[in-house]
Amino acid sequence: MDKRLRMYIAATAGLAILGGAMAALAPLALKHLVDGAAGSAAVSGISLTSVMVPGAIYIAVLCGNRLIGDVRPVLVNEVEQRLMKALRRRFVEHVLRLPLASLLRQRSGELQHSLDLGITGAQLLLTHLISTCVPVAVELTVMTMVLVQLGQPVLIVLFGLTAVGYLAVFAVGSMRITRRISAVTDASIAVHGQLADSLTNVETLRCFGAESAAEEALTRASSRLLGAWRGYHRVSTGTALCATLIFGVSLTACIATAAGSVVSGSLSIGGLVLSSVYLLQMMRPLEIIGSAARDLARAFGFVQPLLHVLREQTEPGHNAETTSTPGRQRSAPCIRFEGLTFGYEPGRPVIRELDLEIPAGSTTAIVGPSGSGKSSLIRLMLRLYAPQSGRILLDGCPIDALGVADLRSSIALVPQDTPLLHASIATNIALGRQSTEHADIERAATAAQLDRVVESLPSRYATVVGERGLKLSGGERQRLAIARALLRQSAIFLLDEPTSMLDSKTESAVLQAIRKVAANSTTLIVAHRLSTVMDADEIIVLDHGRILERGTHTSLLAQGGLYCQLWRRQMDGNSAGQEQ
Ligand SMILES: Nc1ncnc2c1ncn2[C@@H]1O[C@H](COP(=O)(O)OP(=O)(O)OP(=O)(O)O)[C@@H](O)[C@H]1O
Repeated sequence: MDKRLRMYIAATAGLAILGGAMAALAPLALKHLVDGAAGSAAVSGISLTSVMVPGAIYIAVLCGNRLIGDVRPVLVNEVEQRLMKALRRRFVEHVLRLPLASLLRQRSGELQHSLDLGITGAQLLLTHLISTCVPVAVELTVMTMVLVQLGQPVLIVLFGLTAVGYLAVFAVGSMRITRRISAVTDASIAVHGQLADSLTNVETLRCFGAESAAEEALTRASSRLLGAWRGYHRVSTGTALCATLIFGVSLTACIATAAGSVVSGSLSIGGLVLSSVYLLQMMRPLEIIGSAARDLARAFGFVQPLLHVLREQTEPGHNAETTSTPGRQRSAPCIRFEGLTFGYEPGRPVIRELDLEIPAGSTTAIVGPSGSGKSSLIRLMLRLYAPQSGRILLDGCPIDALGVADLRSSIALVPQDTPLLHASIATNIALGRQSTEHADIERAATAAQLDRVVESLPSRYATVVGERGLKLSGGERQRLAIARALLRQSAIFLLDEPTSMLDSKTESAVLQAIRKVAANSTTLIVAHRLSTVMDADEIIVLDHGRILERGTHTSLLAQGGLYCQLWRRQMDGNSAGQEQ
């Protein structure tokens, strides 16, 4: 928590305490005013001093309290906004470091709504704690002290009973509300998840005529939310009705007791006024505490999904152990996979006891049928997932011993899918590099054959590519991803079908550029189009997570195995395409 925030919190709490004390002291000043006026009038006409002093104090206390009421929201808002800013940052920091497996369990709309609800909840908590609970607690304490001084034990007992009755009703109500509100938050998160899912897939839904299915799913989720809110309001109104009942009974009992005391002479008229005002004034903070209890219960429910996300373990390698990292890998390392076994789900291995060594500075291609585990190997290299057994070593050092940030900064990746940030082309190319000259960005774009596309756009490198880069074609997005990787000039290149969306002319130009930049790096390239990888130093044929064949293009063709079959099929396909 920064120093200024602590200062604002202290100032806000100070004002809250002062406001509470003033609210409680105002009726006491009124009592002295009334008693002063009544006493003076009875003796020899109204004395100015006995009326003016308590009158002036009464007015000053009331005005002071109003003034505090005017200033306090400004401070509360400042505290709120600063805390929300810190909360948003903490959330994003945390979510960006969560393991992919836990992120994939929920829709992004759900995650985002957890933050929204959490912020609303935190705001409610803060507002009530600072603006309600503190001043009201002070007010009630001061009022109790004054009542004790007034020497009216029956009234004190009655006030006490009223307070206990109120608090009991609100305590039970809050517990029931907490349960209802968790149903509301679950339903609300589901609505937002469904909504975000539909909005991000507008094109698919439209193309498949599935708009009504999405609408119905949203309507179902919204109906559940409506039902959950109804449940909440039923409990909330029930609590409020019980409180009103207690209010009526207490008011009657108090006024009757105070009136009886005046008749018997044990209480002055001022005392009667004071106890009536106090009674009403005591009900008000109790009412406030009641509605605060309802809101606090709601707020606790709202912050639960956010706390749940924040409690999830981030991927290892971001925290303490990163201090011992050897730093960014500068020269091309030798990569070793040792007895690597991995599966996304228990009992369903995707990589099975894989042993592989990729010499420093060499290019190794991974080919094989769809689903054989090629991209999973790349994800393991990036530590997006952890293997169940075995390990990956860079120059003999297990990647688990490296800080995640250092490991990833040593890698230039071209992923299979290239969703881009809703930002400019230049920003997307320079992603992850703090200070990049514009000339370097242009050079990388030219090498990736993206320059002509960029030149044709009205805002050139400043063109915003739309959400997930959808304003660019698939091939353009892929070239942008290649430009980004080329700009990184890392010790390791991981290329997952980097040219699958390019025509053969652009593909060969791009591959040439990659070869040039990656000449001194260790490269792992995954490809379906075998012509892309025929020049690799070694080709690994993966099948069901195991190495089936390995060798150079020529030796694999000579073996006449799966690689040879795949190659023939592709060649036949190419010549059939050309004949057509
Ligand atoms: N996040 C995930 N959760 C569960 N299973 C997954 C996940 N990602 C991939 N898989 C499964 O793991 C297996 C291997 O996937 P992988 O992406 O490594 O295959 P691949 O060889 O790269 O396939 P392709 O050539 O089609 O890209 C597949 O059966 C796939 O369904």
